Amino acid sequence: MLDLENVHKNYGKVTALDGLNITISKGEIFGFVGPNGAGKTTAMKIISGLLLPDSGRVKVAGVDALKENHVLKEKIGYIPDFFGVYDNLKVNEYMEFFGSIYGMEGEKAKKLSLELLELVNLSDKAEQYVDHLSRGMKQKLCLARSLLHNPELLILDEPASGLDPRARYEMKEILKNLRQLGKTILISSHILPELAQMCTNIGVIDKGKMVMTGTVDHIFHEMESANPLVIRFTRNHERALEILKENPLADNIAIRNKSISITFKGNEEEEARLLSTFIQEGVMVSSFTREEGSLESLFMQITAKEEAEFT
Ligand SMILES: Nc1ncnc2c1ncn2[C@@H]1O[C@H](COP(=O)(O)OP(=O)(O)OP(=O)(O)O)[C@@H](O)[C@H]1O
Repeated sequence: MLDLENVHKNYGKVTALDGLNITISKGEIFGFVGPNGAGKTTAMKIISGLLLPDSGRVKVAGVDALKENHVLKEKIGYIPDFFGVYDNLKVNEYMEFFGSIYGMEGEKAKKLSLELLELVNLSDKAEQYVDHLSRGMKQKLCLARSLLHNPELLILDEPASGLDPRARYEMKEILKNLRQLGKTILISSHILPELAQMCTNIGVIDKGKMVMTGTVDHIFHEMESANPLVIRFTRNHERALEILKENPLADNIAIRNKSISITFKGNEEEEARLLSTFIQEGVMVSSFTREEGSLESLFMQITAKEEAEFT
């Protein structure tokens, strides 16, 4: 459905995209996550045909985005991270106004507008003024509007930011329904847990490059192994240190009071093997736990790795 290959984009001297690759298959809800300034909005504008890259290949729903830019708007529904001001326009009038831009008039436009408002749970707000809606409701209205021309790919820039947990849950259910209707969805955020609840796949972007992609489970596994493993001992501390220094999966060994903290890149099986080595060697372990996960630790590990590769 979507293929970006080696896409570059500079704004003057600022490099926004630095060889970005993205592949999204039909029916995926792809979470695009990265810190502020990583290049998410730039990439989404290029995919939507709102901005041209300096170089690279962009293919969206079979369309070469660089050669047939004008066709993209039919294939894509873009929901930006801001909502304009619509003085004196009611929700149903707003929908019909945007319908008219796509050439829909009269009863047909009214019927479709109501169906889409129903899909995003806004039917009861049809007569309300747009400017009086809450942020979450405006997000949903924007989503309904972007569906008017029946696009194949939906692009949502930071839709969950500023939503309370209940509104986020509702958004997740709406996206699930849209997926069942055959839509492919690209959704961005700078908060990984926010996206993980909604998505089938995740791509992590940093400094204009994709640094990690995979299913939500894969990303969480990677994230967990980025978190320090903290081992507490009651006896034979020295032997524990020797074992850790010999283990190729252990790194960044730090001694804290009666415990040792390490970066351990192994899976659960390898963790169990490490624990059993301690026991066989007479090291008395009183606790063996992963610290709580955070996106920051994942980024730190990924970027630290990149810097090491460069030096
Ligand atoms: N119109 C512009 N002119 C100059 N620099 C820009 C422009 N738009 C973006 N940039 C720069 O390009 C880089 C990528 O910005 P972009 O908005 O794509 O990131 P982002 O991941 O969407 O960030 P955020 O999460 O803060 O919205 C940043 O360094 C930003 O300052």
